[in-house]
Amino acid sequence: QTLDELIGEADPFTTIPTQELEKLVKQLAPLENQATPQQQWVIDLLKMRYLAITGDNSASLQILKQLDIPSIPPAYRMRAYTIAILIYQIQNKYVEAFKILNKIQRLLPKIKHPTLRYIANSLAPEIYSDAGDYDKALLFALSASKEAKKTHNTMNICTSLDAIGSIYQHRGETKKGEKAYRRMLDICTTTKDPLFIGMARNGLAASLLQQHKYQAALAQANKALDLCHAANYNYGIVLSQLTMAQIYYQMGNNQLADHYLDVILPQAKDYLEHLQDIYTLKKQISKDAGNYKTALKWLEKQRSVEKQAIDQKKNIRIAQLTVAFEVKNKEQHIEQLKKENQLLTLQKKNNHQQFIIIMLSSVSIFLIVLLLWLQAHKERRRFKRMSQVDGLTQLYNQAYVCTLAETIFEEHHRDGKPFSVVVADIDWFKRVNDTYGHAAGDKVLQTVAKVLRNCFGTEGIVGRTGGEEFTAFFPGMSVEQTRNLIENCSQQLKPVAYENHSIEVTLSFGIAISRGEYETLNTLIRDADSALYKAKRNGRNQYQIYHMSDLKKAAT
Ligand SMILES: Nc1nc2c(ncn2[C@@H]2O[C@H](COP(=O)(O)OP(=O)(O)OP(=O)(O)O)[C@@H](O)[C@H]2O)c(=O)[nH]1
Repeated sequence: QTLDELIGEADPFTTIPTQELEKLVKQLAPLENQATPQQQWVIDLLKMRYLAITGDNSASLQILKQLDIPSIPPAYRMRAYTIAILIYQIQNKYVEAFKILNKIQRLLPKIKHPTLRYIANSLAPEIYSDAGDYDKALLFALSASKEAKKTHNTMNICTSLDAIGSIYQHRGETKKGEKAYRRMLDICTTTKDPLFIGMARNGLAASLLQQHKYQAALAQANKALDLCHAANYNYGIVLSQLTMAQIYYQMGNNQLADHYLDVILPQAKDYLEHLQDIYTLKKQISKDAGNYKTALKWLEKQRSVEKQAIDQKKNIRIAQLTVAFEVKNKEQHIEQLKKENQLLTLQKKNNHQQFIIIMLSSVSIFLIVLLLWLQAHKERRRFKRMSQVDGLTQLYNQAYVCTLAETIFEEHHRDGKPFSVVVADIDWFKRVNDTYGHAAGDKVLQTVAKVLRNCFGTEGIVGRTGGEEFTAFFPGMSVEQTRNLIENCSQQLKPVAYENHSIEVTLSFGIAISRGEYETLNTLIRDADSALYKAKRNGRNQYQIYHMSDLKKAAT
């Protein structure tokens, strides 16, 4: 058979019969070096149980060390624990046993395999019974019985009921014990297995004896004896005859009772619990017969066994408490670590929140500052514009337009290029104010400003330089071009509609042009003003060009 076939046949999570197990282990031994890790775990578990059965406990526990690793799947670890705990029980190493039991209970929620779940649950009742903690033992025995039902295996169910019956008996709850054994009997009768039926009848006999139902108890004990003989089950044989001895003693038949005790005495050496009962009964019988010397001998034997049993129970109980204490300490430590961890996470969260708050505040502050800056910037621009522009006409004011013009004039003067200045003045403006009111005058000013901006704005720069006076500067423009521009502008000037009136508006212009001969802009403006004056004198609504010869004429 190949390795795969052999592994396929073996279910390491159930209790494989000893002979089958031995064969399997021997067949697998030469193939072990070809095994995958998963196959190796199966082989290890089979070997572990085989070694335990054959008495090589230390080799078996050596394998436990290889399997007790968190990376190995829970079912494999669990099976290893269930084998190890039995070894520790046999070795009387109860501290180790309780430690393993603790591991089993922690791992149990991860186990799905029904038989393995049953096995894991069935170990606790026995070990707690050993420690004399029958309350805990009963609790686990009841849950083991539930798990046993899920396996649908009669033997598992019977074993679990046997444990329950025995615990009830130890607790003195004989009626409940009887009930458990009767159920056990019902179920195991179908298997026809004499061992199980024998043990069920043994249990039943003991619980009936405790209830003083001697005849019924005797009948069960007799049947149990036959069945245990048939199964070649020594423990059962001793137990049934011990029960019979106890029944006969209770019935007053000391002779028969003594007979049964003598029969089982040589076979009972390994069973401390039975020995104790045998010695007690032997002592009673001797005492009843008035044979006090012999009674004393049995009493001594009884005391010695009792002491052994008490010591054993005490040690086991101490082991149980020690492990419970260690586990609790460990749990508290883990709990404390968890709390510290939580605190750390909380702190981290807090830091994170603080960081976010700081970030948000910084962004908010930045936005507020930005907003304030933008507002201030806008305000500055407004003030700047206010300082540059005339509020009524939206043309440049005198100061600003002259500053601008000055710069341009400087360049043109330097290069000897033409530069013309035009001063425009509304004719008879005072009359407009006087006739139609100041508001009408304002409207006329705005209309004129708009026309001038349209005509002059594209060619040069224009500003309001007096009440009803405007000045335009044209870099690089000839006399002819300036004249054309003014004529075009005059044509665009239409009467201004104000309320029901149509106000006629005309302009007078004075022009002065420099072709490099003017040293300053002011003199050029002054000459343009002179030309304007001339236009006014000549009847208005016209332009006049300033000529140097005019100046000379004026001088003469
Ligand atoms: N409505 C209005 N009138 C203004 C403003 N600034 C100056 N004025 C008026 O403009 C008029 C200028 O009148 P004058 O200097 O006598 O000149 P004019 O009446 O136009 O006569 P000529 O220039 O000789 O044609 C004055 O009555 C000022 O009060 C203004 O901003 N709005």
